[in-house]
Amino acid sequence: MPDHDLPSPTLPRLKPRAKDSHKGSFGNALLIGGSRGMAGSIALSGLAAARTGAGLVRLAVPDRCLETVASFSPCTMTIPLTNSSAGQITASIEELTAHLEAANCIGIGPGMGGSPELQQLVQDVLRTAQCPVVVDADALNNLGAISNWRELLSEKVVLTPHPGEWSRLSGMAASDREAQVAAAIEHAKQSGATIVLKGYRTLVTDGVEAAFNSTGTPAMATGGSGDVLTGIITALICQGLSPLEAAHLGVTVHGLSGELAERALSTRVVLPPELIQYLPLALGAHAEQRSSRGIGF
Ligand SMILES: NC(=O)C1=CN([C@@H]2O[C@H](COP(=O)(O)OP(=O)(O)OC[C@H]3O[C@@H](n4cnc5c(N)ncnc54)[C@H](OP(=O)(O)O)[C@@H]3O)[C@@H](O)[C@H]2O)[C@@H](O)CC1
Ligand SMILES: Nc1ncnc2c1ncn2[C@@H]1O[C@H](COP(=O)(O)OP(=O)(O)O)[C@@H](O)[C@H]1O
Ligand SMILES: [Mg+2]
Repeated sequence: MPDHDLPSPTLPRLKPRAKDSHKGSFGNALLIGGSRGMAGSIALSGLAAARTGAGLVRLAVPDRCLETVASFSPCTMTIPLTNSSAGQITASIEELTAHLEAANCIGIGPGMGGSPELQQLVQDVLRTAQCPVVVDADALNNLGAISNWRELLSEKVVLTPHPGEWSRLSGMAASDREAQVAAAIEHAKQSGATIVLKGYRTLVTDGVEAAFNSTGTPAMATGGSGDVLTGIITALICQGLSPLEAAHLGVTVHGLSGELAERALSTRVVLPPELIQYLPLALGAHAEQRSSRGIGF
């Protein structure tokens, strides 16, 4: 496994919910993505965000996919965006401004597809948003198509690439894990962004601290597992964790949830809705392990 010489961050935990808290206490999550044929991915991110405890979850999706996305869960709200005849978002930033202002964290990219309009939208969201932004999947690919994409990174940005996405952004081959890890740490150092380089032993770093995840299972190697992670990290930021803390805790409980589901269901593959179903147990197990051992995983 590649190495790094940065100190490990302390694994954070969510504070118990105050008795007098209300949905507004746990943040507004705004998830932008989806397209005709990939409505499921943004719905998975949304349900994962709700299950992780965001107070309100809104999914901004192509108008054409709204009913489909809404039908997956009664727990999330939907915002219709102008779309192409092929069912991809073509909206400009003005359609989203009020929603960006109301959000405590934005997740963008799952199932979004790629186009010049989407490259512009991803760029504009990163320039306009005052809150943290989790950039995943096709938002990473749209970002990579912008020549000055590095200038759009800052402390409020979390990138969650898998090795294929990171090869498009960094230029480092997906097969060269060592070079990919080094590039992720370097990009995080230069920009202050948090980078989650996914895979077996996911790397989480902000360029100052770094950790390799030790939870997870090959049963999670199925389409949609990463879309769930986007929702988890977005919801943890909504509940007051910093981008690095949310990425670190999010990656840990995501993997733990996969392990718990694999064991409980005696299955070779954990489907994304099952991953979401076991999130409360994973969050609870994390809290118990911390309090009984006084340490993180
Ligand atoms: N239900 C839905 O609606 C779902 C919708 N989804 C949506 O689909 C969209 C496209 O996303 P995507 O990740 O499937 O395609 P893409 O970016 O071309 O990456 C593939 C390339 O990367 C490589 N690669 C990947 N992982 C790697 C690894 N660990 N280690 C090494 N290589 C790795 C891989 O390599 P290969 O498999 O060829 O070895 C290949 O070259 C996106 O919007 C997403 O949200 C999905 O979430 C599924 C559920
Ligand atoms: N063998 C594995 N061990 C641990 N985690 C895995 C394994 N395979 C996949 N995962 C996790 O599943 C997720 C896959 O993300 P991604 O490739 O973006 O999926 P998708 O885009 O289909 O939702 C990552 O968080 C990754 O770490
Ligand atoms: Mg993905």
